[in-house]
Amino acid sequence: MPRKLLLMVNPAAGYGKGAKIVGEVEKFLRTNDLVYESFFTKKGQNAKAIVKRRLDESFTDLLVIGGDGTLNDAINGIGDNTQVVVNVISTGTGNDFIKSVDVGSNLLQQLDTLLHGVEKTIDLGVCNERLFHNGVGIGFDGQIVADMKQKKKPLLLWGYGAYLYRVLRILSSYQEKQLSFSIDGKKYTKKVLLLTVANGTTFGGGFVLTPDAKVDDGLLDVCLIERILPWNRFLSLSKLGAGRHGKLEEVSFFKASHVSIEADKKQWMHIDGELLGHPPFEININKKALKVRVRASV
Ligand SMILES: Nc1ncnc2c1ncn2[C@@H]1O[C@H](COP(=O)(O)OP(=O)(O)OP(=O)(O)O)[C@@H](O)[C@H]1O
Repeated sequence: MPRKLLLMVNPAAGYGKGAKIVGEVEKFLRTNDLVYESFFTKKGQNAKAIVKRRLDESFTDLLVIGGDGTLNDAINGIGDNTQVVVNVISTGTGNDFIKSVDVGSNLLQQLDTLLHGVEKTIDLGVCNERLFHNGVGIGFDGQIVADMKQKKKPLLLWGYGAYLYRVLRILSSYQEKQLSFSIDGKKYTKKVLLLTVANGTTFGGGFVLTPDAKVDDGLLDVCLIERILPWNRFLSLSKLGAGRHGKLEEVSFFKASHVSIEADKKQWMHIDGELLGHPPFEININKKALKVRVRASV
């Protein structure tokens, strides 16, 4: 069956990068005789529902131009349409997905993958019935995402700079909150700085929170960070960036199939960098749930 692509474009991803490159991508598709239909996402619109409606059986591929939030809408729209292959042109701010799945790191490589890549089947996480490709997080990182969605970005800062500004500002004042959770049935109640349940390795564009995560191992990777005194947090941050935080006594890692989270106070959860809401949460792994086109050398 010849390939036919549904092209999903978030023009606003990466502060407008999506809109800038879509012409070049469409030209590439035409030059290579790839048949496609395209649509642009809109702010506040249910992009998942549009993917679900438009992705009929005539399409072999979904090509996502956007960041992790757009990709999250895409995989949720695909649902159990397991035949479709997802291709990614990463134009987001953080682009955490491409840190765990080798689709190429720049436009040229990603276009080459689109043409010459091979299919790889990966797991997806599922949290309260919403799928995720990278991870969910509660505590400090949930608060950062809530802050980004709810407050204006600082003047003269954009992209990763605006994100880092928030990390540093919230890091100095964030108070650990009591969290009750269970990991594969074992119950814990702790004061938590951060609890991340992941399929991929990297969050916020560069924080390797779950360095041992593999998107095709059939397991969730959990990173738990307990109380760290504010003046020690900044020292710990550099270790987080490099994925070396496992040596800190406040940090624990788990591999699991099921995590449930309750909270004593209202806390924000993010899912692939988008706000999901407040607990309770039930998190599971859907093994071999999504086909992705990756670089042929992988
Ligand atoms: N046309 C649009 N204009 C403004 N916002 C949009 C538009 N289409 C979608 N969005 C919003 O964009 C967000 C998703 O952006 P996405 O995550 O893909 O990019 P990013 O935030 O720049 O990157 P990343 O998540 O990788 O850091 C969603 O909140 C969605 O509602």
